[in-house]
Amino acid sequence: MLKLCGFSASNYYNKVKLALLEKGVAFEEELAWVGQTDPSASPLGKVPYFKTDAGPISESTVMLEYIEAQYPSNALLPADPFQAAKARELVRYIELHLELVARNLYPEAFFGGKVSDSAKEKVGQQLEKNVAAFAKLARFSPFVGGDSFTLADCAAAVHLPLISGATKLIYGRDFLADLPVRDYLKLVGARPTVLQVNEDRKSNTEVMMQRAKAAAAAAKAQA
Ligand SMILES: N[C@@H](CCC(=O)N[C@@H](CS)C(=O)NCC(=O)O)C(=O)O
Repeated sequence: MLKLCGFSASNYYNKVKLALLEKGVAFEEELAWVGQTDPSASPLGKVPYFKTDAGPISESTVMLEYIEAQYPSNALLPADPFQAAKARELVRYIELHLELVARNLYPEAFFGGKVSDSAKEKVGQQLEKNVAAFAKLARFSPFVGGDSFTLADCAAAVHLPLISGATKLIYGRDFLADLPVRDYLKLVGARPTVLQVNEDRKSNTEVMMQRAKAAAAAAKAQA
């Protein structure tokens, strides 16, 4: 059976898990923390990755494309090529231009680390510009790309809360506040699939934090 490898606190893992749940694809989860991944399956050591009967696949967006092609039922991309491209465009904007930029803030926002003032300034400027661009593409009517739930919603549901949270914590202001993101997250958050992903995320995040505390204590004891 298809195995989704990684851990449920990861937003990229959850994007793929949400797509699998929405499509009703049978899969197993294999726990793999960062540092404990299979290098033959994920050469960069990132999660998530798949183990399929044909071999492994890494990179979450490629994994989404794989499941759409391999399991066409309950499609998460419109049949019309233009509309499908628009959904993919949103996935790319959310990940490359929002999440990957905001990710520079996570060490301080979520993990007790420090981000330099110059990095915060640079990230802030980049995010302002990218959020304005995203706002031109996103519809929120009611789903992020229009009237149907697509792969873009799998990305939006897991990444947008982190972008809001990180900017609120670092700059004292949610950079997505001018968009109807809260109502949108309420709407998608009521889906049984999103409820499941969020429940698993919360319990796995607790385990991840306990592991980080134990590792810090062990390092201190050794010093
Ligand atoms: N481009 C990758 C990003 C995945 C990613 O950054 N995952 C994080 C966890 S949320 C990770 O594995 N970080 C460890 C690392 O980068 O070494 C994808 O889309 O799958």
